[in-house]
Amino acid sequence: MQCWQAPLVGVFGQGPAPCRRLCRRPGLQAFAKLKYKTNIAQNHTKKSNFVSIDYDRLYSQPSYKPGRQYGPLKLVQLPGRGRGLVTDRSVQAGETLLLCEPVGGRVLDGPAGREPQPEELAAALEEWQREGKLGPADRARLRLLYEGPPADPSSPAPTAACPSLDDFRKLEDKLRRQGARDGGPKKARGKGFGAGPAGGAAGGAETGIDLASLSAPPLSPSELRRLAKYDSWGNAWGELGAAGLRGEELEAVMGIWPEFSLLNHSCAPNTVAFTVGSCMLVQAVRKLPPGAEVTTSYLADLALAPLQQRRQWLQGAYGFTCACERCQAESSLPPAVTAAVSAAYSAATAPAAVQLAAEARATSDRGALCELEGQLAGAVEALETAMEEAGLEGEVRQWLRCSAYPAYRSLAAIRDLPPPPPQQQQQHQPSDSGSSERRKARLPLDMARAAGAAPGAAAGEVGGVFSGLAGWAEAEVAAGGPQEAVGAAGLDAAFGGSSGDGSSSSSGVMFGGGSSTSAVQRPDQMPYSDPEVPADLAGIVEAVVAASDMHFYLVYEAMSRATELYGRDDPRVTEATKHVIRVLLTRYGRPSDKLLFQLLRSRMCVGHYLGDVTQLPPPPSSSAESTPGDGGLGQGHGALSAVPRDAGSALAAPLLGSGAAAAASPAQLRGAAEWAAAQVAAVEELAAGMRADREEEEGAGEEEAE
Ligand SMILES: C[S@@+](CC[C@H](N)C(=O)[O-])C[C@H]1O[C@@H](n2cnc3c(N)ncnc32)[C@H](O)[C@@H]1O
Repeated sequence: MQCWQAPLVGVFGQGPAPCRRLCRRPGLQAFAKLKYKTNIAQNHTKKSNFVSIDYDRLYSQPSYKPGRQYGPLKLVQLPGRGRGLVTDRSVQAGETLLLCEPVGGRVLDGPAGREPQPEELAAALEEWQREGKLGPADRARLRLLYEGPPADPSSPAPTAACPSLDDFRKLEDKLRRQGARDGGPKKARGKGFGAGPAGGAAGGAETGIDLASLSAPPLSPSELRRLAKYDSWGNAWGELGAAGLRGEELEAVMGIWPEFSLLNHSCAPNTVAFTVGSCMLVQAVRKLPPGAEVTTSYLADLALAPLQQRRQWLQGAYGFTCACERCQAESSLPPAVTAAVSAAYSAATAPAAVQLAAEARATSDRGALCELEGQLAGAVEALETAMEEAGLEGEVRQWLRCSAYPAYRSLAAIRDLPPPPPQQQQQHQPSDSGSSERRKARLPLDMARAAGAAPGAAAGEVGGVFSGLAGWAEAEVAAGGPQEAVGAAGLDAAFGGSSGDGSSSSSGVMFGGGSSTSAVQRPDQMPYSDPEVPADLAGIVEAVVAASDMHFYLVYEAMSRATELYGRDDPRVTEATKHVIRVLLTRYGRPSDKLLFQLLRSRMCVGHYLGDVTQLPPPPSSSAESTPGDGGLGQGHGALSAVPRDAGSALAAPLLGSGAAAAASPAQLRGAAEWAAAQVAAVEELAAGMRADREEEEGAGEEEAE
């Protein structure tokens, strides 16, 4: 399986992939009142009929081991897809569906940014088995997993029977009991405890599983290879928020989490999965009715690619033709729409476009990209028109935009670069469009505003956060150098540290006046950047990679830009802030507010640009360190600094992504975080209310189930 994380993740095994909503919106007054009703410290332990997790400890203490936890799920046979997990009551967005442990209690780790390969995992599994680190229950669990199509296609697929999800949780006990009944000592007997007489009658009768045959013999190298190919999951980065809080380095991980391996694929999945230490959490990203199949995406970057590319890859890697809702919708489109999706995708990912962008990004030369910009704008416009003419709406439109996402994203990235000098603009005018019209071709939704309508910008220009901060960074240098001015200590202060008002004393630049009602003041020379650009991109990716790192960084950037542009008390900033909180609560479940903010801070240490993740360099001086274990920025920086700064996402690579981020100086990246820091007070207030609201909804869901 492949999973998405930021920048993009690995996988259920297949090597690098070519790789909603919590709602009910009370007014602000209600949020403020609710804050007192929901003192978080009391609420961070989720105890329901299903899971009992202390989220605060999970995200901050490596010693905390909550064990296997299953939400309201059952394992069933599904037509054409083998087994799968379905809900047995309604589920809210942000509910934990699974908390799994990897087989052998261990994962294969590696340098962050480099995805381990399934063959490496297979070799590691062999070694663990040789060294006795895969116990009988581990082997039994592995034997319950899908092992790929049969060598002889006429024989049925060798999917082991598994009558209940609980068999995964209780295997240790069952094996131990069976061992006892068979008269052997409770500890390892012969081939391992649990290895009863052939047929394992007692265990078999009780569980439906032939325990002896499942657990006794070691798995062969070819079995381990198949399991690593079909059932593993990997992530090139680890958890960008929790790693710092837990005092862990960011590392690539790969392993097999048996219960998670029971999830089937969808190109528009309803969960997000990520690892914290070696545990894997699976969170619902939208409301699910009882009986809904719980799905994950096996695609990484290709989640944002057209139907044909997705199907081809899934067929090659896993041997099935995806027929999820998104695929079905995309396979029955009018030909004009299919052609427009494919043209937009190709315009952004064609080798010539990629090369051009690579050359231009070295110099932030937007002039060299005028023609490409025209092509992308034309392609996006054509797709929007085709969808309009075909009468497509809502979810389907968003899915199609996802399928052509590289075009939307690249266009936004180009328009965030400083505009070329007028002379160059003329030189590079797209020949076919003639046109400012074409150059200004509107992005859908409100992205159009980015193309020149935002107040204060010269027509046709969009100043990005990073390009926009350039002037400010220059001022910083003049005032004593960016390092001094925007070190992590400065950020700590911005988060309510010494100054408490978000101002950066060393730079002399005000980021949010002394009172909570004052608007953010910006240096004169700083252009604004349009918050709608990342907000609209977030709206697109939410349809297929909700609560992923990419989604988070887009909503976060929208909040950051809105704060910069409107001042923190503006209602638009409130909305953007709520969006950030929703994404965090969906991803992280139910940590206390304090922990939630620490996770937010920790994430803010990571450089990002339009959803592409890059890395900030380490803090420049010792003054930037924060107290170990406090989850502060110093620690986060320390952990993150191990990762090469240029290690952007695979998706970014095609066009501008990591290049644009790399073009931003450390001061600019930190500066962007600092703007957002002005939001923390507002975040705190809003989060409490939203959490209360959600708890009410969850409570109602559980009552309904009972
Ligand atoms: C990790 S396993 C998932 C659990 C599996 N269904 C089982 O019975 O154990 C991956 C395999 O499940 C099947 N599968 C997953 N998603 C599917 C889908 N959307 N349509 C058809 N088959 C699917 C494919 O055979 C794939 O190789």
